[in-house]
Amino acid sequence: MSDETTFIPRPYAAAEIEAEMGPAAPFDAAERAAVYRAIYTRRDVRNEFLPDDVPQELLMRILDAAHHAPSVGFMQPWNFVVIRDAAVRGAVHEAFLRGMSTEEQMLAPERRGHYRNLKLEGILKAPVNICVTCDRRRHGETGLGRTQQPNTDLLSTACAVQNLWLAARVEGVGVGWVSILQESDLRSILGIPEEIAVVAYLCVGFVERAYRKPELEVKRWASRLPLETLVFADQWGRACTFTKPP
Ligand SMILES: Cc1cc2c(cc1C)N(C[C@H](O)[C@H](O)[C@H](O)COP(=O)(O)O)c1[nH]c(=O)[nH]c(=O)c1N2
Repeated sequence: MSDETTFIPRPYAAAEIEAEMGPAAPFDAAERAAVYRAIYTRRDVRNEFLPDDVPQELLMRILDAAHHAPSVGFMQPWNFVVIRDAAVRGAVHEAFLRGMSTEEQMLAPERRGHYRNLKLEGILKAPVNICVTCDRRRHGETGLGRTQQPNTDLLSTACAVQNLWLAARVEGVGVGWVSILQESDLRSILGIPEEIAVVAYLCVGFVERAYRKPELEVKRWASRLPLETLVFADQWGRACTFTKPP
C-alpha cells in the first residue's frame, strides 16, 4: 500500500484556516527594485570565485531560501549535499573533463574550438560545491499533482535551485551550475543512492566581479532571444499578436 492511501489528515475547522490568513503585504518601490536587480544581475559564475570559505550560517540562509521554493504537493523532494573536500571536488572535476570531451565530440566540428575555449565550470576554484538531489519517492510513488505529470518533482527541485541562486546573489555569493557531468559519476563519487535523482551540481563562492550579461553571450556562443518572439497572447495560431519564434 502506498503512503498516500495510509495518510489520514487531521480534521481542521474553518476558523483555524481563516486565522492563518493575512494581508499580501505590498512591496515598496525600493524593495521591488531590489528583487528585479537580483533577477537581472544574477549570473552563472565559472571563474570569478574567491577562495574565502562561505560561513555555515550564510550557507544555511541560502539553503533555507532554496527550501522555501514551491514544490508539487508540497513535496519538498530536495536534499543538498554540501562538498568542501578538495579531493572530492577533484574527482568531480575529472568527471567534468570526461563529460566535456564527450560533449565536444557531439558538436558540429566548426564549433568545437569555440566550445573548448569557454570556461564551463568552477568546481575547483569555488570553495563550496553543492549537489542538489530529488527524492522521487518522498511522498510515495505518485502524490498530489504528480499523477499526470510525474516529472514535477524534478521541476520543483529546479525551482529550489533558482531560489538558491537568487538568494546567493544578494549575499554576494556566486553560483555556477555544471551539468557536463554523468549522473553515474556523481552518484559514485558522492555515494548517492540509486533511488535518488541528481538534479544540479553547483559551484558556490564569494565573488567580487561579475559579467553584466551572460558569459555565453559575451563570448558569442548564444544571445538573449527577444521576449516578443516568445510570448503568445491568447494561444498559438489564433489571436496571436506576436510573431512565432525562430
Ligand atoms: C540546467 C542548467 C544547466 C547548466 C546551466 C544552466 C542551467 C539552468 N549553465 C548556466 C548557463 O550557461 C547560463 O545560465 C546561461 O548561459 C545564461 O547566463 P546567466 O545565468 O544569465 O549568467 C551552465 N553553465 C556552464 O558553464 N556549464 C554548465 O554545465 C551549465 N549547465
